[in-house]
Amino acid sequence: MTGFYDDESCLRPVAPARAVPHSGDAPGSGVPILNDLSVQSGGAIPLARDEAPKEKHVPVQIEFCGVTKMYGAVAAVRDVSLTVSRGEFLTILGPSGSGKTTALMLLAGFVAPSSGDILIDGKSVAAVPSYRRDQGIVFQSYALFPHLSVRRNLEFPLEMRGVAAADRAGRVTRFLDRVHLTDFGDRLPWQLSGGQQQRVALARALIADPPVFLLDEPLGALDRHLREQMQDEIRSLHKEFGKTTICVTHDQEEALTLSDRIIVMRSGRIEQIGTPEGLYDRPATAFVANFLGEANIFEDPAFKIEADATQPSGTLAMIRPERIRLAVATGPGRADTDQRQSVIGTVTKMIYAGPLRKYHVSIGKSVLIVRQHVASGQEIFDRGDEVRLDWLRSDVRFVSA
Ligand SMILES: Nc1ncnc2c1ncn2[C@@H]1O[C@H](COP(=O)(O)OP(=O)(O)OP(=O)(O)O)[C@@H](O)[C@H]1O
Repeated sequence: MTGFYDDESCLRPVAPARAVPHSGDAPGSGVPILNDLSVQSGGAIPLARDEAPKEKHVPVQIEFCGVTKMYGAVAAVRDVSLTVSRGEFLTILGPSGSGKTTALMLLAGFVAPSSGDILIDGKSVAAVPSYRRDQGIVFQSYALFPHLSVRRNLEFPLEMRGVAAADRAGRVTRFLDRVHLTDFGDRLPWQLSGGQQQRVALARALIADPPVFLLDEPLGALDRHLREQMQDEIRSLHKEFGKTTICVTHDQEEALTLSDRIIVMRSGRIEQIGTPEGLYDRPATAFVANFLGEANIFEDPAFKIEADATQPSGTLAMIRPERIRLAVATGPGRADTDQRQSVIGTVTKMIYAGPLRKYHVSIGKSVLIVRQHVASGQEIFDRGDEVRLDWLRSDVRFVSA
């Protein structure tokens, strides 16, 4: 198994099957019945489960143990092992074709592993069909029932679980209110905007109180402004309901904003797992560094890179563009020069991008990207200007090629 892990995943012995008490489960049916759907005034919508006192250590809820999915000769997912804690927001990030959706569909039960196993609450779900896995799923296409009103769309998962009509109505009203669609209950999905449809899809996935919430490119169809609004909505729903959430996206910013941890996938494998800050600030490979944002990676630098740490063999030095400062080449040096490396270069390009300016600066045959957030009184440079670049030696990272 390759990759960089910040947890021990399935390399540790698998715990014996742990039955998680679901107070409302219909005996033997595998289909939970909600037992507390009363409408309360104000506050969070009451949840039928997950109300047990918080445990000191957060237990593992989902485990992938050496999971591989082959499509003919193509390994969509290869030997993936990972653990997800209860209540965690985990994002699977990667380029097109890296296996993100397949990993999510394996968890949802829409596809079966070719080898390996998936455990939920310590039990293998190999023999559990998708409709019995009790997961709320939101697809990029929303997948709302086009012939049903918004209200009926929300009622559907409750009806499937045998919730009485009177309880259904109250809960639907509460959820409509929660996603700011109180006045839209009688509309059909096509009579809503994309963002409104997405909110219906989120509410429908949560309304039956599933312990696990799966999001497949949930904001992919929305424009930037709406995407940011919906990121806030998803964050606040996660905070309010505390569901274990697995989200697939190819949008780095979305992953960095929403997640407790991110998995970066590449060619079906996990390249690295970590917290957003950990991955962005300390990528293990050039692939992760580049995928999570812009990076200056020095393959053959025109000058010697100084760093606080010793460069491990086989690695490349890397520095993020926003860590580099620009100043007039002939200007006075900085106060903390003992902690900084400073080089002189020539601006070859300046790109204006609203709140920031991006510069390309050549130093011999090396070209560095520098990103400067616009601030009042800041010096602005243009093509041909000679500039002094400097950065903290402690901001230099080393990544595998
Ligand atoms: N049903 C299938 N039959 C054959 N190959 C498949 C099937 N589903 C996925 N694949 C292949 O498996 C690999 C991973 O696909 P997957 O859809 O999981 O990637 P992804 O990272 O979600 O991509 P995207 O971001 O484009 O949705 C790809 O090479 C894809 O062509």
